[in-house]
Parts: sequence; C-alpha cells; structure tokens
Amino acid sequence: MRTFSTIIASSTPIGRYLISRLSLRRSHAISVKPQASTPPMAAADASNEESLRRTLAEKQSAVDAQGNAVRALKAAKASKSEIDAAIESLNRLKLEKSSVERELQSVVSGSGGGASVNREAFRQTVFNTLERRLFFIPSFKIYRGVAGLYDYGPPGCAVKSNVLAFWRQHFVLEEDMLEVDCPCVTPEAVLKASGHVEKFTDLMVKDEKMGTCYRADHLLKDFCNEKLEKDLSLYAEKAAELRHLLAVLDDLSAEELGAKIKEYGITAPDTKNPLSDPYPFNLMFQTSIGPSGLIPGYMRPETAQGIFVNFKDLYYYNGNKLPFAAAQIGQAFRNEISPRQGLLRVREFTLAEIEHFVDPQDKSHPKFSEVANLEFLMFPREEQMSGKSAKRIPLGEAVSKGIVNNETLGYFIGRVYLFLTCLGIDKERLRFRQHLANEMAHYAADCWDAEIECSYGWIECVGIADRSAYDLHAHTEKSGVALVAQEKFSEPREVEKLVIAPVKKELGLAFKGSQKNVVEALEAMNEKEAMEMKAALESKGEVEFYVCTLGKNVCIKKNMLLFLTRKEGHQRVFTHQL
Ligand SMILES: Nc1ncnc2c1ncn2[C@@H]1O[C@H](COP(=O)(O)OP(=O)(O)OP(=O)(O)O)[C@@H](O)[C@H]1O
Repeated sequence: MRTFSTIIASSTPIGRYLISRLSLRRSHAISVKPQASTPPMAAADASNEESLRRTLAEKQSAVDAQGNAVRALKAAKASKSEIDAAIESLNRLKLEKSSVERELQSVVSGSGGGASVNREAFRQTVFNTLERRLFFIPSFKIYRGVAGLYDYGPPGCAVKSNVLAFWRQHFVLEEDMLEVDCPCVTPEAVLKASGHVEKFTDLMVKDEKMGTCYRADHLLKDFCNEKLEKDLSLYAEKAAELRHLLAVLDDLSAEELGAKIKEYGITAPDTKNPLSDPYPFNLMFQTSIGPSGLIPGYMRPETAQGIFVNFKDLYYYNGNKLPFAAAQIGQAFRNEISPRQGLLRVREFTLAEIEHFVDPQDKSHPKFSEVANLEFLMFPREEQMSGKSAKRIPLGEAVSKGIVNNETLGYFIGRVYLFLTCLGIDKERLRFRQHLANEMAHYAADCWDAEIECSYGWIECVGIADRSAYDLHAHTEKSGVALVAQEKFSEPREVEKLVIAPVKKELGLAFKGSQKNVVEALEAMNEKEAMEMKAALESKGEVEFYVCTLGKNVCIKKNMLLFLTRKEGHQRVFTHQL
C-alpha cells in the first residue's frame, strides 16, 4: 500500500460564459456583417499597412521640410518666381501625402479597424432597438438606474433560457458532468483561501478634479487602439510599440501603468482632467452574514469556488474515480470600476463554469479524436509577440506540436468552438488566443481565451485554462480537509520510499524536554527533504534543522537518525502540482 497524497488537477474553467454577453454578441456579429464586411486583418494587409505608414511618415517629413523652405524663402524676401516654384513643389508633396493617406485609410478600414463612426452609430442603433424591444432594460430605470446593472425583458429571458439550455445540453449532459448549484453569498474564509480577498483587484485611476473612477488598463488600451486605428501619421516603430503594449497590458504593474499614462498624456475621457496614479481596487461586493454582522462574506465573483469546496463529495459521488467534471451555472458579482460597453461589462452576470479534474500525469482525452480535425483561427503567443496575425491550425496539430499544452485542454477548446459556432457566432470573427506567459498565473500550465470580434474589437467571452490543482491545494491547506484523489491499481505495485526513523534515545539525550517536538518535525519531512538531510549527514556528519514548534534551529547528528528504505505497495502517489 502506498500513500496517496493527492490529486489530479487541471481544473479547467472551460465555459465561463456570460450568457448576456453571448446573446448580445451574437446580435452584434450577425448584424455588423452587412454594415462593413470586415474580415480579420490578413498578414499581407498588416505588412502593407506598415509600409504605407512608413511612406506616409516620409511624405510628412518631406512636406514639413518643404514648408520650412517656403517660409525661409519668404523670410529672406526671395524672388516671386522662386517662392512660387517652392510652393508648387510643396503642393505636389501634399497631394502625394493625401493619396498615401487615402490608401492607408482604405487598408485600415478593410482590416476591421476603420469606419469607427459608422460602427459606433450602428452599435447605438442595435442597442436602442434591443432596449426598446425589452431584450434588456437598465435596472431600476425609474430611479435613474445604476451603471452596470441590467434586467432582461421577455425576449431577453427567452434568449437567455435557450442559450443556457443549449449549454447544459452541449456540455453537462453530453459529457455526464456533475452539476451543482451553490449560494452566491460566500463566507470570507473561502475567498481568502482562493486568493480573491487579497488579489481580485483592478488598477483604478481617478479624475483628479471630479473624482470619477476609471480602469487604468482600459484607458491605456483605448488609447493604443485609437492611435493604431486613427492616427495615420503613426510611425511603424510607434505602432509596433503600441501593439506590444496591448499584448503585455495585463502584466503591467501600477507603477508601469502610471508611467505610460503620464508618458502618453492620457486624461479623464469625460472631462480631460488629469488622472491620479493607479491604485488597486477589490472588485468584490462585501457583505456580512447573520444579524450580528460578525461573519464577513462576499457576493461570489465566480462560480468555480463552489465546485472546488465540494470536491470531496463530488469525487465520492463519482465512485472515487477520475477523471470527472463538475459544472455550475449561476450569478457572479463584480463591482466593476467603470462599466461601459453595455452588457459586455456589468456588475452582475450569469457565468457557466466547468472544472474538469484529471490525473496530472495523464492529460490525454478519450474523445480528443472527435475534435482533432477541427480547424479554426488560433492565435498562439509566439504569433502575438512577433506581431503576426491569428492563423488557422488543425486542433490535432496544435496539440501534437505542443502549441496547446495537452489533449484535455485541446478537447475543451474544440468543444467550446463547436458550442459557439452552433450558437451562430461567425467563424471568421472567432479566434482562440493563447495567454502570454506573463498573463498566466504561475501555477497555470496553459490558457486560451475564445475571443469574438464585435464592434468593440476582439472581446474575451470564454476562458479555458489548465490551472493545475491550485484551488484544491489552497482549500486543503486552509480548511484542513484533504481535497485529494487516490488511484487504485488493478495490481498492487511495489514502490521504494525513503523514510526517516529518528532514534528517540539519542534525541532525548540531546534535546531533553524538546525531544518530542524534534521527533515530530523529523517525521513530518517529505521524501525530498529526507534525501537532502541524508546526503548532508553523510558528507558532514551533522546538520542544522529548523523546528517550527521550537522556533529555532537544532543540530542533528548522524547517530540520531536511522535511514531506512522501506517497501510499500499497492497504490500510486499523485502529487498535487502547482
Ligand atoms: N464584469 C463582467 N461583465 C460581464 N462579463 C464578464 C465580466 N467580467 C468577466 N466577464 C466574463 O466572464 C468570463 C470569466 O471571467 P474571468 O475571471 O476569466 O475574466 P477576467 O479575465 O477577469 O476579465 P477582465 O480581465 O476582462 O475583467 C470572461 O471570459 C468574461 O467573458
């Protein structure tokens, strides 16, 4: 019998669907099409755009230089014919510049970045129509409403319920997932363990005069996008810098964001007033549970934690077997700093999440072959870093070449693709973008977002991640309940394990009353630590060892320990990976 320390992991929050987003996006995707057919920017367009930008910058310098020449001639009171000739040449250069400008404008419009005025007007029309027809209604409208809160009217409820029914059919029923339904109000301890209390923050800046708050990364993102779309005189190097900034935006610290905001002179969008330095703001709505107000809690910012805390029971329900998946559909709450973009960024929304638990040493998927031949737009991190565009890759190839980390992750990317396209999302406006290394949490093995191109640009609507067993680990540690799985081998297996057997008599003589603590600390060592101690004792004969309960280092000598290699059998150890 061999002890099992843990589990599985690959908690894969697959379908983080914001139903409201999906339903509205679908309208966007369908209706924007006739307005301006805007396929994703092809690589050729991108390089053409860059070369046009370079030419435009050269023409601009030539115009500036010729303008200076004309002014100099006038100042020097040169002859009229000389001045006229210089002006003619200036006009010729201006004409050339305008023609490059027009060409660039048409390339930019063709790549989906232009026609922004039309887009804006069109979006407003769609938004108004949906509101007039009661697909949605700003909540508490008769009291002037609250930003980021929306009701669904009758047709909105019907769409939402259809999308949810399809989601449940496509994922939960098709894959025999275990569905749960947990409360929205969550005790602080749970969200402390998951890291939300400490880290679920966005960086905020304030209009220094009016006090209005904005998300710092969004202001920088809007600035970069607008420059790239509209500033036709942008140098190629500057454009590349802004694209790079967009790629690493999620990773900027408060200081870096603040420095960029200052460098680009970004001001409050509504008033143009200066902005404060960015500072973190926790997005969770805080509350207290019970009349005494003594039990702090939060409205859950995601539904996944309900699945993690129920892991032990779900695992038992599944016959103590892996793999299995659990799913939850429910409300999530985020006190967004400045909810704009209509239903795309709201303060309460419906999430549909799946956590799929697998053996960390075997992330193959029995049904992967069913999706391996799907081919769609993928945007691996290398392409993003080198400024290239998303490209079509067969899913099987993406996994076999290691672009997607493993089959299970690949399988769910394929299933999400099928779900979204069955819903009616235009395949040309759907891509899977890999997180850059710096965007991912350190424990994550790989993450991909399904992004849909709508009138706001490419918007993340599903996150698919191999998060290892981070959350199970965290809840095990904080709750003291082991959220682990064991795998029983059909045949017992013999394994060798180094264990430490302290010689109590020697330790008693050396440490007297503290002997018990020292023995316990030694016995609690894991195998790696035991090997290290064995090696150190063999080479030096003694070693300094920290005993937490005594709060000090003690000196362990060779004669105080007996090292044994003991045979154990019959189960295999999974280790919980971070
Ligand atoms: N305030 C919101 N309103 C609507 N949908 C949201 C909101 N926040 C997140 N989502 C959606 O929920 C999904 C899961 O949330 P996740 O925690 O991965 O988002 P996120 O990466 O924190 O989003 P962002 O960085 O855009 O705030 C996302 O894919 C996104 O589509």
